[in-house]
Amino acid sequence: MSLQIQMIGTGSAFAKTYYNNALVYAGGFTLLIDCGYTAPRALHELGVSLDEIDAVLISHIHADHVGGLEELAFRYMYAFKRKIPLLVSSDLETVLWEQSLRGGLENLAENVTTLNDYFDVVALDEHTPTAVHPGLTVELLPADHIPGKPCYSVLLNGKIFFSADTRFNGPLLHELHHKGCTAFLHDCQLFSPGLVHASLDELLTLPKPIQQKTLLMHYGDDMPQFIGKTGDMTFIEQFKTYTFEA
Ligand SMILES: O=c1ccn([C@@H]2O[C@H](COP(=O)(O)O)[C@@H](O)[C@H]2O)c(=O)[nH]1
Ligand SMILES: [Zn+2]
Ligand SMILES: [Zn+2]
Repeated sequence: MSLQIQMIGTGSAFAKTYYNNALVYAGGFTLLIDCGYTAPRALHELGVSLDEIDAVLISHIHADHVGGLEELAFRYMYAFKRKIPLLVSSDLETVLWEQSLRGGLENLAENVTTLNDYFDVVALDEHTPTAVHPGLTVELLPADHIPGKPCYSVLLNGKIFFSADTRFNGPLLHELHHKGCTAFLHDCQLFSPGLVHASLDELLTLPKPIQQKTLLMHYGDDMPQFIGKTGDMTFIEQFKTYTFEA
């Protein structure tokens, strides 16, 4: 089985030359991982209509990961007149509505008051592989991003690690490598210290076999200055489709 990943954006939260987030294509099914404030524009540039997406998965509630959900919700409700599945950790479901989306989406006059009014919410438990389509399972792995705020990396088909936003966690990457992970798509802050992200310096401490499987994402506008300085790791390219055995 293979799946394709297309970064609709490879940039960090404040990048201006790159967008954010990713599409996963698996056997005719299209999963959007995160829907930040740049996602609707990036999808438009790619010629991907919002109603071609079969489900959206949310890692955490920073705006570069959820800022496009209001548009997605409104377009599905009023233009497409159906709900899209929203895959989200059970401990993020209430947080996502109460602390992020409710201000723009609540409509008391029409009795639209919950996340479920817009989305088919699929609550995921961490460390629990869940089949979202034949040939595509997702597993949420808790990520160490902002203290006290839930955030999740995603393991696709038990083989492809998509970090979303996380600080460096060497033991986890080693464990996944030994379990047969074939690719690591990892956020990378180019300058140290990484603070709330893995820094390039930290990622460079990984052994060569892991680096060779690592594609760097969520990078700043200064990425071109770092080409050739990433060891055996490669910068993943925005809009390019990559195929992985998974
Ligand atoms: O405690 C914090 C919180 C935020 N930051 C900065 O904000 C951005 C948030 O966007 P991400 O989605 O996490 O990229 C983060 O990159 C930091 O630059 C912080 O440093 N510390
Ligand atoms: Zn981010
Ligand atoms: Zn974040």
